[in-house]
Amino acid sequence: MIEARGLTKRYGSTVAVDRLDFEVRPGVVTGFLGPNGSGKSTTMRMILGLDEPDSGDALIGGRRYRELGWPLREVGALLEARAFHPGRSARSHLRALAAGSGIPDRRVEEVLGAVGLADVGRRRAGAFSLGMAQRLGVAAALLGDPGVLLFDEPVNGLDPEGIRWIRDLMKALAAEGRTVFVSSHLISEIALTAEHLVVIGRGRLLADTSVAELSARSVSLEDAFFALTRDSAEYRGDPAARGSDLEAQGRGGAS
Ligand SMILES: Nc1ncnc2c1ncn2[C@@H]1O[C@H](COP(=O)(O)OP(=O)(O)OP(=O)(O)O)[C@@H](O)[C@H]1O
Repeated sequence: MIEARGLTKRYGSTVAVDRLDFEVRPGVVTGFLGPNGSGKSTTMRMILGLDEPDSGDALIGGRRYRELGWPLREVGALLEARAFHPGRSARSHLRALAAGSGIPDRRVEEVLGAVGLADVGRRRAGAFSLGMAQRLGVAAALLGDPGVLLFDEPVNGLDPEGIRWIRDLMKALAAEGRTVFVSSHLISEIALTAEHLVVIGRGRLLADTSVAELSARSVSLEDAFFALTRDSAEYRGDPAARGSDLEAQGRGGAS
């Protein structure tokens, strides 16, 4: 389980995360939604001990990340593709991570197989396509067989096959009883992947509910999301303002 308790982070005068309280439970995929700049990445970074909260706590199984004895065995994360040394092979990248966590080399072969990279394990990871790099990131997340997994925008840049693969993988991991927390901008994708949702806007909790319940609030999950985040989006175009100057000038006489 993941818990945020009064979790708060400021950058100068910006309150990136504002007294967040939520729990992410095992057994289902929980989606983490919010407009750009709403604090999703900052929240995930605090859960993973990469950022310090100004106040409050982010807990994994009741403990802060830095209190975990063998972090990789308790929590795996896919934060950004290409988080590896480009000159290293996929296998040596994973072996270095494994060695630092007391994980045997045979586990490296298992995860390479699980993500479909067994045949290219000797290739330089820097030459990998984005889809292959994402798979290597997933392999690293799975290395310690952790009970808690975080994915930050995992389908970014993936082709349809890669998207389906990662969606099925997250569901399978949750079905095994793991806690799976995934951020996304893609509401249609989250609708296919997650059962539960945590929605934030401007660092604040807007909803902690099931996909079914939020969808039922409007004609679609997307509409319900827009209604919920109406006052939270930093950048949202005004359709009424589009092209008004051109119209005023008669579109240069084209019509
Ligand atoms: N290192 C930093 N220094 C200063 N401000 C930051 C830093 N990291 C994040 N912020 C600010 O904190 C707020 C939350 O950013 P964050 O990246 O967590 O949002 P997000 O929901 O992940 O956004 P996106 O969907 O665009 O990835 C934003 O206003 C952002 O500009």
